[in-house]
Parts: sequence; C-alpha cells; structure tokens
Amino acid sequence: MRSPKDFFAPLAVGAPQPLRQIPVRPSRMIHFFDPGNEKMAAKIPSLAGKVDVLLGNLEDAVRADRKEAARAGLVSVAKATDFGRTQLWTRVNSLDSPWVLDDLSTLVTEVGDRLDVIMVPKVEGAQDIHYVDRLLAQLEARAGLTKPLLVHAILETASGVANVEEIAGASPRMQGISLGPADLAASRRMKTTRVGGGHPGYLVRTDPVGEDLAEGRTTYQQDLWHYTVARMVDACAMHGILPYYGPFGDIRDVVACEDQFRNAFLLGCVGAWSLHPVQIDIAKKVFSPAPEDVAWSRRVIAEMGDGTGAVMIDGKMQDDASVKQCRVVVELAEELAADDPELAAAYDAATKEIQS
Ligand SMILES: CC(C)(COP(=O)(O)OP(=O)(O)OC[C@H]1O[C@@H](n2cnc3c(N)ncnc32)[C@H](O)[C@@H]1OP(=O)(O)O)[C@@H](O)C(=O)NCCC(=O)NCCSC(=O)C[C@](C)(O)C(=O)O
Ligand SMILES: [Mg+2]
Repeated sequence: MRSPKDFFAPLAVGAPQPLRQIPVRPSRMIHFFDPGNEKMAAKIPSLAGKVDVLLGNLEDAVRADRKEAARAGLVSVAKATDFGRTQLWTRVNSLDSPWVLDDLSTLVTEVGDRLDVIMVPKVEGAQDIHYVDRLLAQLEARAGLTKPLLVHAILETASGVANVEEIAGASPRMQGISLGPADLAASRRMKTTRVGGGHPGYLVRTDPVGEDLAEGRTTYQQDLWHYTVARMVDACAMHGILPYYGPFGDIRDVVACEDQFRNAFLLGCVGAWSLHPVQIDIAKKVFSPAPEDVAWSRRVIAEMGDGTGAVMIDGKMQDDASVKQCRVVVELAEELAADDPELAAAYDAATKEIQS
C-alpha cells in the first residue's frame, strides 16, 4: 500500500506522472468487439467517432486458440483507425491466465499511445491493481509514453465485491469499475444461467387475500443486481472514479436491456457495455439525461439563486440538497452536449419550452 505522500509518484523511473483526476470524456457505451474477428474488426472504422468507447476484447468470448489473433488484430486496428472523439480501451486476459503478460507488454509497447484504458477482469482485491500498476509503469517507461494508461476493474468475483472499496482506491490509475454479472453469479454460486438482467424466480408476492393461498396474489420481479451496483457506485463515488453496469446478454430483448441500463443510470452509473451494435443507441439514450430533466434542473438552479434556502416550484419543495441533484444532471448534460450538437439542441429546446 502506498503512503498518502507518495500516492501520486510514478512507479517506475521514466514513467509518466499519474493523473489526479479522471479526464471528463463521455463513456455511455463501452462497445465490445473481438479484434481477431475480421467481420467485426471491419466495422470499427465506421463506429469510430459514433460511439464513446471502443473496446478490443481479448478475454472471455475469444476462444483460447484465437487469443494471439485477437491481440495482433487489436494492434492493427489501433494503428490503422482514426478514432476521432472515441476512446480506445482493451480488456486483457485475467491475471491468472497465460496470456495477460503478453497482452500488456505487446499493447503498451506497440500501441500504448493509442490506448486510453485497460480493463482488468476478475479483480479480487487491491493486490491485483498494485501488480498491474507497477507493470504498466515499467512498460510505459520502456515505451517512452507521456500519458499514463488508466485501469478499469471488473467486479466479478465474490472477493472483488467484498474488497470493492480498496480496489476503487488502489491506484491513481483507477478510472472506473464495471459489474460483471456472469462471472460474479458463478463465483457466488448463484443459480442463474444468464449474462445480466433479472430472473423470473427472484420475486416478492403480495399477502394472501383469503383462504386460497394461490388466488389473487400479484408477484413482482426483483432486481438481482441492486445490492452490487449500489455498493459499486458508493465505492466509486468515494474515490472519484466512474461506475458502469456491464453486459446484458439477451441481445434480442432490447426492452429489458433498456430497463437494466436505466436502473443503473438512476443509481449513479455513467454507462454500460454494448455487445452488439443494436445496444449502442440504447446506452446512448439511457445514459444521456432526458431533455425534460435537464430543463427542470436548469429551472431549479435558476430559481434557487445562491443555492441555499427553500422555495416552492410547481408545488414541490426545493432546497440545498435538491439543487445539488439538479447540478449533477446539468453538469453531465453539459459535458455530453459539448461533444454532441444534437443533444445540445434538444436540451436547449426543452429549456426554452419550460421557460415559456
Ligand atoms: C453476441 C454475438 C456473438 C452475436 O453475433 P452474431 O454475428 O450472431 O450477430 P448478428 O446480429 O448476426 O450480427 C450482425 C452483424 O453485426 C456484426 N457484429 C456483431 N456484434 C458486433 C460487435 N460487437 N461489434 C461490431 N460488429 C458486430 C456481425 O459481425 C454481423 O456483421 P455482418 O452483417 O457483416 O455479417 C456478437 O455480437 C458478439 O460476439 N459480441 C461480443 C460478445 C462479447 O464481447 N462478449 C464478452 C463480453 S460479456 C462478458 O465477458 C461477461 C462478463 C462481464 O465478463 C461477466 O459478466 O462475467
Ligand atoms: Mg467475466
């Protein structure tokens, strides 16, 4: 564990200075692709500039005999593509695999200046981040990089959840954390067989109305991921890094995907993964504040003046705490709108409408 005094010192001679704040860049969707799959890789130039993050996946979903092709494919894509405003991330293989050392050394050495974030799967505790942190510093120094690579952890083991606060604060490289519901379910010995989303058996039932226990009792499906997402959000907020919902595996069910993403958004997440092109626009819609919420928030901020005291707006009490929530919405909206003229116009139109 580093002492507070040297927390921001580089971990290798010649490595770049760690950042004190996570750069503000949209990351509503982290779009996964297999760089060794020629059909998918061919789609990357047309997605660059349109999605917030493109992530070359080297871990699960890439067959063992395709690991090297995926790594080489990512080097080619990284060199050949003009990413514009889009960030390039990668998910390397897990730290207990035979591939991760070559993943990190090849990528940092050959395309470290093109990469923004390295996603590390199956993180169990701060020790995993410390290992990657030092190794990245050595590789950055060797490659002569001037910008530090950031690290994103996937929360997908029971031990990772138990240690999520120390993971979030383990290094100034920590950019964020995503929920990995499939591996996490297996690690916890949950009895689900899905990649994210709910389960019809996880429910609550209204009380019996008469003698017949089976009649007239409504059931409500519950969210299997609420505890984990909420805990991850708190850990991230405490350490000034960003929380994300992970994957939603039922590609066909765009309705439930939108619901799952929105639950995460409302709880504090800034984005989710898209596994298929059809999920890109869902994430964009859900993780951009709605124009009417932005307009309302701007109105509350304007009417609250210096932000103290209490006022009534349309029958609702507003005070120091509600104006802070409105500032969260407006700050996010303005960060996203700075990069997206269509969104900026939608926010301005809704604000004009509420004023008239
Ligand atoms: C689901 C699959 C198999 C359906 O693939 P498909 O080919 O059957 O789908 P399609 O609808 O037929 O595809 C239409 C077109 O889109 C292309 N396409 C399809 N997907 C993409 C994509 N992502 N990016 C760019 N292009 C894509 C595809 O190649 C095809 O191109 P074509 O029209 O030229 O024939 C496919 O979409 C896929 O492999 N997606 C990525 C899967 C992945 O990365 N999984 C790992 C993340 S989830 C995870 O690891 C869990 C976690 C966190 O670790 C834990 O919870 O534990
Ligand atoms: Mg996983």
